[in-house]
Amino acid sequence: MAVYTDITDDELAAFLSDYDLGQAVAFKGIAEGVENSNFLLETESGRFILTVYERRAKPEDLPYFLDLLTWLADRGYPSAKPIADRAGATLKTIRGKPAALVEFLPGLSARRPTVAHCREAGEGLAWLHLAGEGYPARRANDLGQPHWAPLFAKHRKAADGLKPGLSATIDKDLAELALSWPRGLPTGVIHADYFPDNVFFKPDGKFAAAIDFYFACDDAFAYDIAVTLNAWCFEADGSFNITAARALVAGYERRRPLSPTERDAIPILARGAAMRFFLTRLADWGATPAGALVKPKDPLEYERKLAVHREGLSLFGTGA
Ligand SMILES: Nc1ncnc2c1ncn2[C@@H]1O[C@H](COP(=O)(O)OP(=O)(O)O)[C@@H](O)[C@H]1O
Ligand SMILES: N[C@@H](CCOP(=O)(O)O)C(=O)O
Repeated sequence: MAVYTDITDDELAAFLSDYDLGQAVAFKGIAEGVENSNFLLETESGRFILTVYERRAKPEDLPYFLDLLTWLADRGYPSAKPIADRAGATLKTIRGKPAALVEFLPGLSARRPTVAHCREAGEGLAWLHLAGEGYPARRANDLGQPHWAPLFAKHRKAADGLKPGLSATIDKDLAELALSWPRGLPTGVIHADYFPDNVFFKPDGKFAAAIDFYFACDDAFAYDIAVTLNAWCFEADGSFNITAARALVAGYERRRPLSPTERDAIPILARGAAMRFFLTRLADWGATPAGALVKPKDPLEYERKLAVHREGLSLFGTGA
């Protein structure tokens, strides 16, 4: 359960007094998520999500995220529009922590994504990449390839604790990724955490919305596809579902066709994307604050994905 901060009725009433939303009629913590505390808030004027920013999100990055959400929503992309207070501010504080109110979005995430979900999710991702075009603010990917080796250096022991000898394997992966990391691919605003829990579907299975833009940054669009393939297209037994992956890319290409260079880069980008999530999960393993009922995510799930990519992925077959 990701609720790191308790909020009293008085604190909530004081927070809401800056808005024209009426009084709270319901307020409860949301179990899902790991990074921030999220609350479902119902007031006399509707339903909202109150997010209290806790962990990785740096306070100086919050305007980038909130302005991006506003930008996307203003362009018709189904993401949660931040709610401004009477003075026009979207970034606020509660209990001395940064916080924001955003629209509540209807929809359900897919607990076991099907091939059809993957196609829809792919299309939703391409839509996001197009809707982000022209967003004027910039944010470098602080979890991009140059940051992996320094991050791993702090957690080598933890890796060997999880699996003896793992640190040597990861060192080799990191060296190979540094040598072969693609440069010059088309870039723009990417989501960077487009996992099944961050994508909502309508009852008919169509893409409804994307949430949780708190890793969004400027990076290669194809890297975002690689993150997504890893998150959506592995089976519970650890095998890669090529049919789901092709559907995801086909859905993406309904809106934004990939160049041959982007297609060729996907296998190495997927290996890097697996490394990125292995590393942050490794860093979180054992570092979860006492009292926060949050179950850290398993780093070894991503180490197994990394092992699949080490063997090389043939996504499009020959001549595709
Ligand atoms: N705008 C929204 N509309 C509806 N539900 C939301 C919205 N934002 C977050 N949620 C709910 O809160 C949960 C956690 O949100 P998320 O942004 O993924 O948190 P975290 O950043 O901690 O991972 C989601 O799984 C979803 O159930
Ligand atoms: N998706 C990341 C963790 C971030 O969690 P989220 O709930 O904010 O998506 C992972 O799986 O490691």
